[in-house]
Amino acid sequence: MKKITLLGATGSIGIQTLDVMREYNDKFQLYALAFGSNVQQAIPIIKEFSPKKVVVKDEKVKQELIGHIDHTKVLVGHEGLIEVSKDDETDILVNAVMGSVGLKATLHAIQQGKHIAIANKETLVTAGHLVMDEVKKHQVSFLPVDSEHSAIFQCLNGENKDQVNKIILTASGGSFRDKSRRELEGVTVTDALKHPNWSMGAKITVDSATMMNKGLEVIEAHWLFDVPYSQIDVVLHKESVIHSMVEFSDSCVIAQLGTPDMKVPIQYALTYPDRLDLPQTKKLNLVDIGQLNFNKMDFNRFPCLKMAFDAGREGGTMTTVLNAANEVCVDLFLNGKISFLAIESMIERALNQHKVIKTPDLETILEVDQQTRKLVQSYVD
Ligand SMILES: NC(=O)C1=CN([C@@H]2O[C@H](COP(=O)(O)OP(=O)(O)OC[C@H]3O[C@@H](n4cnc5c(N)ncnc54)[C@H](OP(=O)(O)O)[C@@H]3O)[C@@H](O)[C@H]2O)C=CC1
Ligand SMILES: CC(=O)[C@@H](O)[C@H](O)COP(=O)(O)O
Ligand SMILES: [Mn+2]
Repeated sequence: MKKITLLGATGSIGIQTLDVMREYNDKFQLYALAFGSNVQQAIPIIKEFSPKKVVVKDEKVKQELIGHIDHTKVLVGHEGLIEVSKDDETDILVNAVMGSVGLKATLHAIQQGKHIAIANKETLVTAGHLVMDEVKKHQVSFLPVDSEHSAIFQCLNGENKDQVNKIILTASGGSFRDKSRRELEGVTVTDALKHPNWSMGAKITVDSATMMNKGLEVIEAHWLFDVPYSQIDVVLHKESVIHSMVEFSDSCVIAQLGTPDMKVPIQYALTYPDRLDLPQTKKLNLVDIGQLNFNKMDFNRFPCLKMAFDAGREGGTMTTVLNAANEVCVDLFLNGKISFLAIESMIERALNQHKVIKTPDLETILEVDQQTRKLVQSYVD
C-alpha cells in the first residue's frame, strides 16, 4: 500500500488521480491532499478518502472547511504544502497544482527522498535546474504526468540516451488553431476554453490556445530528459493521438499513441514499470480515426512558442519571468481584464525588461517571480 499526498486534488488532474486511486484502492491510500479554495468540490473527496491532513490556500478557506469535516488536520498555505509533501508518512507526492506555487513543496519532498509524479510543469519551467539537481542528488524517481512527457519517457524506455537525435512534441493547436492572427482580435474567454481534444483546467486550456503550453512543455522536456533545445521539435498534430515521439541516431522514430485520456499517464506514473488495466479508458481504434494529420509549426502565428524557446536557450531567470508573466496574464485574461492577444504582448514586454541572472538560487527565483508578477500587474493597473 503506497501512501499518496495529492496537491491539487480538486483540479482536473487531481480528480482523475482520485479515479485511478479508487480503481486501485488495494495499492494506493490518500494520506494527505491540498487544494486552493474550492471547498464544495473538496468536501465529498475528504469524506470519501478520509485523508489524515488537508492543506488549503489560506485561513479564510480553512474556516469555511472545518465545520464540514472531522478527524482531519487542516493546514494552510506554503507551510502546509511543505509539511504534507515531506511528511514521513508520504511515499509518493503527486504534484497537480496549477502554477509555480508547487515549487517549494516539490523541492522539500525530493530532499526527503519522496517519489514524485509531476503534472505541475510550471515548477520545472520556473526552476528546472534546482529541481533536477535535487532529483539527481537524492536519487528519487521523478515521473512525468504530462501526456507528451509520459510519451517521451515511454519511448526512451530501455534506450541509450546518447543515441537520441531529437524529441518531437506534438501540439493540438488549441482552441484557435484554425483562426488567423487577425481573427484572434475578438476572441472571448468562452471560446478560448473550448479545447478541441482535452478537458482540462482553465489556465492550461488558455495556455494551449496561445501555444504557451507547448512552450512550457519544451522547457519541461529540456529539464526532464536533459536534452538541449536544438534537439527539441514541435509539430502540429490536430488529433492528439500521437502524444509525442523520439527520433534516434539510426533515423528510427518511436511514438506513443492512445486516445486523449489523462488517466493513462497518471496511472503509469503511479504504477511504473507496471501497466495495469484501465477499464474506464476508450481503446484507440486507428481504423475509425482513419487519418492522422501533421503540420509544420508556424512561429509567427504562435509567438509564445518562440518566446519560450528563446527564454529556455537564454536560461537562468528568463524562464522564471516567462512563467510568472504568463500566469498573471492568463489570470487577467480569464477575469476579463485583458484581451487574448495582450497575453503574448505583455509577456514579451516583461521578458524584454528583464536582465537575466544565470544559475539563480531558490531565493533569487522566488524574488524574480514576485517582482515579475508585480511588474506585469502594473501594466494594467
Ligand atoms: N488538466 C490536464 O489535463 C493537464 C494538466 N497539466 C498540468 O497539471 C497542473 C494542474 O492542471 P489542472 O488540473 O488542469 O488545473 P486545475 O485548475 O483544474 O486545478 C488546479 C488545482 O490546484 C489547486 N490550487 C491552486 N492554487 C493552489 C494553492 N495556492 N494551494 C493549493 N492548491 C492550489 C486548485 O485548487 P482550487 O481549485 O480548489 O482552488 C486545483 O485543485 C498544471 O500545472 C497543468 O499545466 C498537465 C497536463 C495535462
Ligand atoms: C493533456 C496534456 O498533456 C495537455 O498538456 C495537452 O497536451 C494540451 O494540448 P495542446 O497543448 O497540445 O493543445
Ligand atoms: Mn501536455
